[in-house]
Amino acid sequence: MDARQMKIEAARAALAHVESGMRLGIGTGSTAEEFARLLAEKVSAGLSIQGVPTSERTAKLCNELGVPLKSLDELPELDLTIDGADEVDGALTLIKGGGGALLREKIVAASSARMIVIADQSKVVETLGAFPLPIEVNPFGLASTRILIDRAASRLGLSGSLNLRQSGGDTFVTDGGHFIIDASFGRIPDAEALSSELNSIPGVVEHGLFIHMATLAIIAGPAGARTLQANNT
Ligand SMILES: O=C[C@H](O)[C@H](O)[C@H](O)COP(=O)(O)O
Repeated sequence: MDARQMKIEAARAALAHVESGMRLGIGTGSTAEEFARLLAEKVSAGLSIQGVPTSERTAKLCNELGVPLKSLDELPELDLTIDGADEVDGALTLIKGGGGALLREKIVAASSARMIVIADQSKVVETLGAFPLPIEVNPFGLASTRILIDRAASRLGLSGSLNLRQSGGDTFVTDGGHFIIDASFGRIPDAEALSSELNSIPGVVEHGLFIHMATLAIIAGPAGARTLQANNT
Protein backbone atom coordinates (compact mmCIF):
# COMPACT_ATOMS: atom_id res chain seq x y z
CA MET A 1 0.00 0.00 0.00
CA ASP A 2 1.50 3.36 -0.96
CA ALA A 3 1.28 6.55 1.10
CA ARG A 4 -1.78 7.84 -0.76
CA GLN A 5 -3.60 4.55 -0.27
CA MET A 6 -2.87 4.71 3.46
CA LYS A 7 -4.36 8.21 3.62
CA ILE A 8 -7.45 6.93 1.82
CA GLU A 9 -7.75 4.02 4.28
CA ALA A 10 -7.55 6.38 7.28
CA ALA A 11 -10.11 8.68 5.66
CA ARG A 12 -12.43 5.76 4.91
CA ALA A 13 -12.28 4.58 8.53
CA ALA A 14 -13.07 8.11 9.73
CA LEU A 15 -16.10 8.27 7.48
CA ALA A 16 -17.67 5.51 9.57
CA HIS A 17 -17.91 8.08 12.42
CA VAL A 18 -19.97 10.48 10.29
CA GLU A 19 -23.72 10.31 10.75
CA SER A 20 -26.55 11.94 8.90
CA GLY A 21 -27.44 15.38 10.25
CA MET A 22 -23.94 16.10 11.54
CA ARG A 23 -22.30 19.50 11.53
CA LEU A 24 -18.83 18.58 10.38
CA GLY A 25 -15.50 20.42 10.42
CA ILE A 26 -13.49 19.46 7.35
CA GLY A 27 -9.70 19.67 7.64
CA THR A 28 -6.97 20.77 5.27
CA GLY A 29 -4.15 18.89 3.55
CA SER A 30 -3.71 15.83 1.38
CA THR A 31 -5.22 13.40 3.93
CA ALA A 32 -8.22 15.62 4.68
CA GLU A 33 -8.74 15.97 0.94
CA GLU A 34 -9.06 12.19 0.60
CA PHE A 35 -11.68 12.40 3.33
CA ALA A 36 -13.52 15.16 1.45
CA ARG A 37 -13.58 13.03 -1.71
CA LEU A 38 -15.04 10.00 0.11
CA LEU A 39 -17.48 12.26 1.95
CA ALA A 40 -18.67 13.69 -1.37
CA GLU A 41 -19.46 10.18 -2.63
CA LYS A 42 -21.59 9.57 0.46
CA VAL A 43 -23.30 12.93 0.04
CA SER A 44 -24.20 12.16 -3.55
CA ALA A 45 -25.58 8.83 -2.30
CA GLY A 46 -27.89 10.67 0.11
CA LEU A 47 -25.91 11.41 3.31
CA SER A 48 -27.05 14.74 4.76
CA ILE A 49 -24.32 16.74 6.51
CA GLN A 50 -23.30 20.37 6.74
CA GLY A 51 -19.57 20.99 6.42
CA VAL A 52 -17.44 23.82 7.72
CA PRO A 53 -14.11 24.09 5.86
CA THR A 54 -10.85 24.88 7.66
CA SER A 55 -9.28 26.73 4.72
CA GLU A 56 -10.03 28.40 1.41
CA ARG A 57 -8.34 25.41 -0.24
CA THR A 58 -10.72 22.96 1.42
CA ALA A 59 -13.70 25.19 0.65
CA LYS A 60 -12.77 25.22 -3.03
CA LEU A 61 -12.40 21.44 -3.17
CA CYS A 62 -15.68 20.85 -1.31
CA ASN A 63 -17.50 23.23 -3.64
CA GLU A 64 -16.11 21.37 -6.65
CA LEU A 65 -17.12 18.03 -5.11
CA GLY A 66 -20.62 19.16 -4.13
CA VAL A 67 -20.13 18.87 -0.34
CA PRO A 68 -22.60 21.33 1.27
CA LEU A 69 -20.77 24.06 3.19
CA LYS A 70 -21.63 26.63 5.81
CA SER A 71 -19.40 29.17 7.50
CA LEU A 72 -18.40 28.74 11.14
CA ASP A 73 -20.48 31.84 11.90
CA GLU A 74 -23.53 30.10 10.50
CA LEU A 75 -22.71 26.88 12.41
CA PRO A 76 -20.69 27.94 15.46
CA GLU A 77 -21.01 24.58 17.23
CA LEU A 78 -19.93 21.43 15.43
CA ASP A 79 -20.40 17.74 16.19
CA LEU A 80 -17.14 16.46 14.76
CA THR A 81 -14.03 17.67 12.96
CA ILE A 82 -11.91 15.33 10.85
CA ASP A 83 -8.45 16.60 9.96
CA GLY A 84 -4.91 15.47 9.17
CA ALA A 85 -1.72 16.17 11.12
CA ASP A 86 2.00 16.52 10.57
CA GLU A 87 2.89 14.65 13.78
CA VAL A 88 0.87 12.72 16.38
CA ASP A 89 2.25 11.50 19.70
CA GLY A 90 0.91 8.97 22.19
CA ALA A 91 -1.12 11.59 24.07
CA LEU A 92 -2.69 12.63 20.74
CA THR A 93 -0.87 15.94 20.92
CA LEU A 94 -0.41 17.13 17.36
CA ILE A 95 1.79 19.31 15.24
CA LYS A 96 -0.33 20.86 12.49
CA GLY A 97 0.09 23.64 9.99
CA GLY A 98 2.34 22.13 7.37
CA GLY A 99 -0.22 23.34 4.85
CA GLY A 100 -0.54 26.73 6.54
CA ALA A 101 -4.11 26.27 7.79
CA LEU A 102 -3.41 25.87 11.52
CA LEU A 103 -5.32 28.94 12.75
CA ARG A 104 -8.64 28.10 11.12
CA GLU A 105 -8.06 24.42 11.86
CA LYS A 106 -7.63 25.16 15.55
CA ILE A 107 -10.66 27.48 15.67
CA VAL A 108 -12.81 24.84 13.97
CA ALA A 109 -11.47 22.00 16.16
CA ALA A 110 -12.12 24.07 19.30
CA SER A 111 -15.72 24.54 18.13
CA SER A 112 -16.24 20.80 17.75
CA ALA A 113 -17.43 18.31 20.34
CA ARG A 114 -14.96 15.76 18.93
CA MET A 115 -11.89 15.81 16.69
CA ILE A 116 -10.66 12.75 14.80
CA VAL A 117 -7.17 12.92 13.34
CA ILE A 118 -6.45 10.88 10.22
CA ALA A 119 -2.92 10.07 9.12
CA ASP A 120 -0.62 7.48 7.67
CA GLN A 121 1.71 5.79 10.13
CA SER A 122 4.71 8.00 9.20
CA LYS A 123 3.08 10.77 11.27
CA VAL A 124 3.18 8.87 14.57
CA VAL A 125 6.13 9.90 16.77
CA GLU A 126 7.33 9.27 20.29
CA THR A 127 8.39 12.90 20.83
CA LEU A 128 7.06 15.80 18.78
CA GLY A 129 9.38 18.19 16.98
CA ALA A 130 11.15 16.49 14.09
CA PHE A 131 8.59 18.26 11.91
CA PRO A 132 9.26 22.02 12.15
CA LEU A 133 6.60 23.67 14.29
CA PRO A 134 4.54 26.19 12.29
CA ILE A 135 4.01 29.43 14.21
CA GLU A 136 1.56 31.89 12.66
CA VAL A 137 2.68 35.47 13.25
CA ASN A 138 1.41 38.95 12.52
CA PRO A 139 3.53 40.60 9.78
CA PHE A 140 3.85 43.72 11.97
CA GLY A 141 6.98 43.56 14.07
CA LEU A 142 8.14 40.31 12.54
CA ALA A 143 11.80 40.74 13.56
CA SER A 144 10.81 41.48 17.14
CA THR A 145 8.44 38.52 17.30
CA ARG A 146 11.17 36.27 15.98
CA ILE A 147 13.52 37.38 18.78
CA LEU A 148 10.80 36.76 21.39
CA ILE A 149 10.14 33.27 20.00
CA ASP A 150 13.86 32.50 20.12
CA ARG A 151 14.10 33.70 23.75
CA ALA A 152 10.98 31.73 24.76
CA ALA A 153 12.44 28.59 23.21
CA SER A 154 15.77 29.17 24.99
CA ARG A 155 14.00 29.37 28.36
CA LEU A 156 12.79 25.82 27.71
CA GLY A 157 16.21 24.63 26.54
CA LEU A 158 15.10 24.56 22.89
CA SER A 159 17.00 25.94 19.94
CA GLY A 160 16.90 25.69 16.19
CA SER A 161 16.38 27.74 13.07
CA LEU A 162 13.30 29.92 12.70
CA ASN A 163 12.49 30.10 9.01
CA LEU A 164 9.97 32.47 7.49
CA ARG A 165 7.89 30.24 5.20
CA GLN A 166 8.21 30.97 1.50
CA SER A 167 5.99 30.01 -1.41
CA GLY A 168 6.95 30.44 -5.06
CA GLY A 169 9.63 33.01 -4.22
CA ASP A 170 7.35 35.11 -2.01
CA THR A 171 6.58 35.07 1.68
CA PHE A 172 3.76 32.59 2.32
CA VAL A 173 0.57 34.33 3.47
CA THR A 174 -2.12 32.43 5.37
CA ASP A 175 -5.88 32.66 4.76
CA GLY A 176 -5.94 35.13 7.65
CA GLY A 177 -3.25 37.37 6.08
CA HIS A 178 -0.47 36.33 8.47
CA PHE A 179 3.02 34.86 7.99
CA ILE A 180 4.35 31.52 9.23
CA ILE A 181 7.65 30.90 11.00
CA ASP A 182 8.68 27.23 10.85
CA ALA A 183 10.63 26.45 14.03
CA SER A 184 13.04 23.52 13.74
CA PHE A 185 13.48 22.56 17.39
CA GLY A 186 14.10 18.89 16.66
CA ARG A 187 12.50 17.74 19.92
CA ILE A 188 9.65 19.26 21.91
CA PRO A 189 9.61 17.33 25.20
CA ASP A 190 7.07 19.63 26.88
CA ALA A 191 4.46 20.80 24.37
CA GLU A 192 2.29 22.46 27.03
CA ALA A 193 5.17 24.62 28.28
CA LEU A 194 6.10 25.66 24.75
CA SER A 195 2.46 26.38 23.92
CA SER A 196 2.07 28.63 26.91
CA GLU A 197 5.34 30.48 26.16
CA LEU A 198 4.30 31.07 22.54
CA ASN A 199 0.79 32.16 23.55
CA SER A 200 2.31 34.91 25.69
CA ILE A 201 4.02 36.59 22.71
CA PRO A 202 1.76 39.32 21.28
CA GLY A 203 2.94 38.89 17.68
CA VAL A 204 2.19 35.16 17.71
CA VAL A 205 -1.31 34.69 16.34
CA GLU A 206 -1.39 30.90 16.91
CA HIS A 207 0.88 27.91 16.75
CA GLY A 208 0.60 24.38 15.42
CA LEU A 209 0.63 22.50 18.74
CA PHE A 210 -2.84 20.99 19.23
CA ILE A 211 -3.05 19.85 22.86
CA HIS A 212 -6.03 17.95 24.30
CA MET A 213 -7.99 18.60 21.11
CA ALA A 214 -7.94 15.29 19.27
CA THR A 215 -10.25 12.69 20.82
CA LEU A 216 -9.24 9.85 18.50
CA ALA A 217 -6.57 9.19 15.87
CA ILE A 218 -7.03 6.84 12.95
CA ILE A 219 -3.65 5.72 11.69
CA ALA A 220 -3.24 3.72 8.50
CA GLY A 221 -0.33 1.39 7.75
CA PRO A 222 0.23 -1.37 5.21
CA ALA A 223 -2.04 -3.71 7.18
CA GLY A 224 -4.92 -1.20 7.28
CA ALA A 225 -6.26 1.39 9.72
CA ARG A 226 -6.06 1.24 13.53
CA THR A 227 -7.33 3.67 16.12
CA LEU A 228 -5.25 5.36 18.80
CA GLN A 229 -6.74 6.66 22.01
CA ALA A 230 -4.70 9.09 24.08
CA ASN A 231 -1.72 7.34 25.75
CA ASN A 232 -2.58 4.01 24.18
CA THR A 233 -0.06 3.63 21.37
O1 LIG B 1 -2.09 23.22 7.55
C1 LIG B 1 -2.28 22.06 7.23
C2 LIG B 1 -2.73 21.00 8.09
O2 LIG B 1 -2.44 21.12 9.44
C3 LIG B 1 -2.60 19.58 7.58
O3 LIG B 1 -3.66 18.86 8.15
C4 LIG B 1 -1.29 18.91 7.89
O4 LIG B 1 -0.23 19.67 7.36
C5 LIG B 1 -1.22 17.47 7.33
O5 LIG B 1 -1.29 17.52 5.94
P1 LIG B 1 -1.15 16.21 5.06
O6 LIG B 1 -2.36 15.38 5.30
O7 LIG B 1 -1.06 16.71 3.64
O8 LIG B 1 0.12 15.52 5.47
